[in-house]
Amino acid sequence: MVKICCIGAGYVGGPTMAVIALKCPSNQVIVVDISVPRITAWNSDQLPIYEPGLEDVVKQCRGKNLFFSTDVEQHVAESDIIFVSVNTPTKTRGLGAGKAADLTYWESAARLIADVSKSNKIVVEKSTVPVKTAEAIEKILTHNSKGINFQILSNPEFLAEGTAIQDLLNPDRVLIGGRETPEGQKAIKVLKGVYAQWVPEDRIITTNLWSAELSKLAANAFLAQRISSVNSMSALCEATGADVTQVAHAVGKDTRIGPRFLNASVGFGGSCFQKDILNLVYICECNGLPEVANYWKQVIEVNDYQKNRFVNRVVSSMFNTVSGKKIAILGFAFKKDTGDTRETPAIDVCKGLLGDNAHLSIFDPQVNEDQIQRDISMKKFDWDHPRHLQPSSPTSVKQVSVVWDAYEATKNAHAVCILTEWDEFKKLDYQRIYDNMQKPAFVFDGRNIVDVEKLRKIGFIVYCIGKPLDQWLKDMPAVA
Ligand SMILES: NC(=O)C1=CN([C@@H]2O[C@H](COP(=O)(O)OP(=O)(O)OC[C@H]3O[C@@H](n4cnc5c(N)ncnc54)[C@H](O)[C@@H]3O)[C@@H](O)[C@H]2O)C=CC1
Ligand SMILES: O=C(O)[C@H]1O[C@H](OP(=O)(O)OP(=O)(O)OC[C@H]2O[C@@H](n3ccc(=O)[nH]c3=O)[C@H](O)[C@@H]2O)[C@H](O)[C@@H](O)[C@@H]1O
Repeated sequence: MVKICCIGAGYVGGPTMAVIALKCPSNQVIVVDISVPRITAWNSDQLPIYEPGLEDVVKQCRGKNLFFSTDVEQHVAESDIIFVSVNTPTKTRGLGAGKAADLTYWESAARLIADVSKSNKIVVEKSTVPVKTAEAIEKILTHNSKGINFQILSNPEFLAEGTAIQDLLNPDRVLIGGRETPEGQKAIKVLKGVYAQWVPEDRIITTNLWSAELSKLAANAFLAQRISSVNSMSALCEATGADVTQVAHAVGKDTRIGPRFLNASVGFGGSCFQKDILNLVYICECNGLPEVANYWKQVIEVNDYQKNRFVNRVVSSMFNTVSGKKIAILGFAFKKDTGDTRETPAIDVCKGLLGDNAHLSIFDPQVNEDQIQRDISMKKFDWDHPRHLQPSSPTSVKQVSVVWDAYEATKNAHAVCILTEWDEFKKLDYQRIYDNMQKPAFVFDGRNIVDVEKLRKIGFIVYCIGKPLDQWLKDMPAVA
């Protein structure tokens, strides 16, 4: 029996190990973390993350071949394969601050593995890391190795939040990179054997270490680039009367381009796109490739532009001021079906509106008040550090109230901003919302989910990303 341990019980470590446990009943899988509250939650009925289907999988395996523990040292020492799925946020200070990946958590995990190991181990990079990280990790491990053989593999994760379980059960591909030595190839074979229990062999790709590490950064950069591309078109659509949904549909019909991941939005969020592209930019700069660095930097800049453009549109439409006005924010998570708020565009939009002195009433079905207040009052890049390592008790923002119902949020509001595409926002009684709002009543749909014609008939002034503007908005152009 191969004993598997995963360091880091987060959005990746938890669901990934739960699915491995489900599909490999003869393997013992232990997920360890330094965060006591996180492990306590994994062992309770209230899992620490919201992810459709996750609870079922955990309930099927927990206590049988899936365990969650804070005893990092013991389980690392006893395991054959150690996945490292700790967070790799953007550095907030020192060399490369604001761009480079912070490998503090990774390094401390590697040092711990080196310190406690008494038998040979396969160490798997599950976290997203800069290219060549495996080389640095090898140095840390072998420095203290006492004759123990460590094989490092890169096995980046491609799941998306909100669909993690489906993505894990039926992945487009599993990527495993290793050393091109006989020992490296043997380690690849062992890990391949784990995935082969449910993933068809032709979807398990093996490469050298550096290709695997770089492919992860490249995949996220390509995905984010699609969103910035369609979002840049959305601005041009608004200026010309074209409709971005029609343009994306027509463009995506070309099989070389494809229809998926072309939804214009208020901007992409999430813990990875921005940080991984910044990391890629930094790696390019360090390798003397400024043109390549600038090319990818534009993907982030267009994303920032899109968020600013949305705020400007709100303010300019409402007579150039939102000071003292109540604005309802529907949705705070970075996408639907998750409670994760890391790098959500809602943070920048809310901060932009607060900068113009608005009063915000926020509702998200999966995000609580404490989280929203922390997000709005924290500095950029602090968001992606584990909760227990974030700055303690940031002061709450008085002009922000968090409510547990969309109707409450919109009562007496001057405007509604939809920032997450939760399905329930499509089904709201907009007539009831309109009746209880100040007039003129505005809807700014940052996710293009409302039935625009229906809302206009009710009496709303409606703005959607990249759609033909109604007369009111044409008369009040937004200044970029
Ligand atoms: N969130 C996502 O959808 C995806 C994330 N990734 C990558 O996976 C990695 C992990 O991401 P998340 O799971 O979202 O992060 P997370 O922040 O949810 O989880 C990381 C966990 O590692 C723990 N940790 C940190 N240092 C530790 C140590 N020395 N020993 C034990 N535990 C430690 C933290 O307490 C935390 O619970 C990152 O590199 C990320 O880029 C990759 C694909 C998808
Ligand atoms: O490395 C990672 O962390 C992961 O990053 C993304 O997954 P995730 O961030 O969870 O979610 P996505 O579905 O990619 O959405 C990211 C952001 O883009 C936005 N988006 C997505 C698609 C789209 O067409 N338009 C759009 O604005 C979403 O609303 C969200 O804010 C990738 O999709 C995963 O493959 C990758 O493993």
